[in-house]
Amino acid sequence: MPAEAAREAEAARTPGLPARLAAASIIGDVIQGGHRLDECFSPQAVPNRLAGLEPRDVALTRSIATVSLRRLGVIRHALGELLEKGLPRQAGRLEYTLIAAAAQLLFLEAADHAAIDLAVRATKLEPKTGAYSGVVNGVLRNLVRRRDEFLALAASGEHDAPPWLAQRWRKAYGEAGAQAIIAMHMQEPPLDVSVKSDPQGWAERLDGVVLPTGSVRLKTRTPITELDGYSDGEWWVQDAAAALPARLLATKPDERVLDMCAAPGGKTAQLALTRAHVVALDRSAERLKLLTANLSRLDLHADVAVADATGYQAQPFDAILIDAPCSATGTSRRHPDVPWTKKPGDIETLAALQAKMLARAALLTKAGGRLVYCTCSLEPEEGEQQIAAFLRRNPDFRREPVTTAEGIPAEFINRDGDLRTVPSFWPNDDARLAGIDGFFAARLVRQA
Ligand SMILES: C[S@@+](CC[C@H](N)C(=O)[O-])C[C@H]1O[C@@H](n2cnc3c(N)ncnc32)[C@H](O)[C@@H]1O
Repeated sequence: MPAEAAREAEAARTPGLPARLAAASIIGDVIQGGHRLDECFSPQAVPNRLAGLEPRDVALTRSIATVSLRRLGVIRHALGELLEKGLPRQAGRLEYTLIAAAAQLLFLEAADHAAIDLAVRATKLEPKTGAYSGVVNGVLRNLVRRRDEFLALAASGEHDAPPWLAQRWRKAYGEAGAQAIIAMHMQEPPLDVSVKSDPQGWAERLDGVVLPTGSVRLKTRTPITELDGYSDGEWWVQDAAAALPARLLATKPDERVLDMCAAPGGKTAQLALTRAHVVALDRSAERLKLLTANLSRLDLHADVAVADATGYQAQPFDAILIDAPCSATGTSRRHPDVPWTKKPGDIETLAALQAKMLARAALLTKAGGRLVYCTCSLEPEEGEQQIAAFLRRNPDFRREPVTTAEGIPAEFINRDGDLRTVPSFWPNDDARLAGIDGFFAARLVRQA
């Protein structure tokens, strides 16, 4: 039997090992390969690390990979202290195997001996790491000995965000504000859904609560496809903050509306529900397939267009939504890979693309028409500063401030009258009900 096949056979024979191997590989795909964590769990993922895994092992893989990335700062710090000579070069997945094992030993309810033994076996299975099984064993045993110390460090929050991002958030939100945001990123977020109608009824049926903005927040962790109303298209998953920008457009039946960055379609669904004629535009044909499937489940309609928004041409629209591609730092609770995979230069590049989209949208907005620009970013360059620059460049546009009369909580409205949420809003003793994604949205109107 060739060596690789023999390794696979051994892995398959050892309970728990396939999940540990998959988790280490996915952590590597994210940290080194720059893949998005949620995409690693998609059936279309390349490489697919989950092929042949039992559903139970997929769930365990997800839990190990998610906690590893959520807690990456303190885990790396602990491993740095324990690896006296640092990580050996050319050691393949060694770092990711150690990260996955450390996540289990510090933050998951895995038995110590199982987590250590499986990490050692995983190390031995791979030719590049085989020589380091003794190191792995020693490091992880020492981690268990010093666990209280590392858990105290984790509780202090000191390593919970990459320093460059923590520094940015301190500048934008102050010391206490940044700390509160980072602390919220350590919590698993609740699942919010937008309902077509009857939020109270759906909250009761789905064991949730109706939030002040009308979204329903679920307490359950049951897979969504198994929940009442999913297959009937009565609701869709959408964070409570993500549900606000489309509302600010207040679209009406028969208006022509452009959703400029539409896929996978959460906001398109909201716009379509108002019976406006919606053009759902996105550069990604793949992601638009998801949008089409989502709208079909919800029995809603939009015209789909695959195009680059920055050069899109059409007759002017009554209303335009730009849910621009962004650093997504406001979604770090849901996507704990975001802080560790973004780089400072990404924000600059994305801000330039957002400015181009705004410029194109300005040309496509009718006189008297509305334009809502939003991002799920905490970075002022992708929000407040972007809009300030747009208004300077486009004197024919003015801001129409967001108001509490529209059902937007006062704490969500900044001094300029724009929407600004941060994850630490809506604190709750019950972690299953706390927080909201970080979002920015501004509503602009073109002079008639
Ligand atoms: C934040 S996501 C949109 C989420 C969507 N509005 C929703 O609510 O489900 C940003 C989208 O912008 C798309 N995108 C990125 N660059 C683009 C471009 N130049 N033109 C059009 N779409 C683009 C991406 O493919 C992605 O689907």
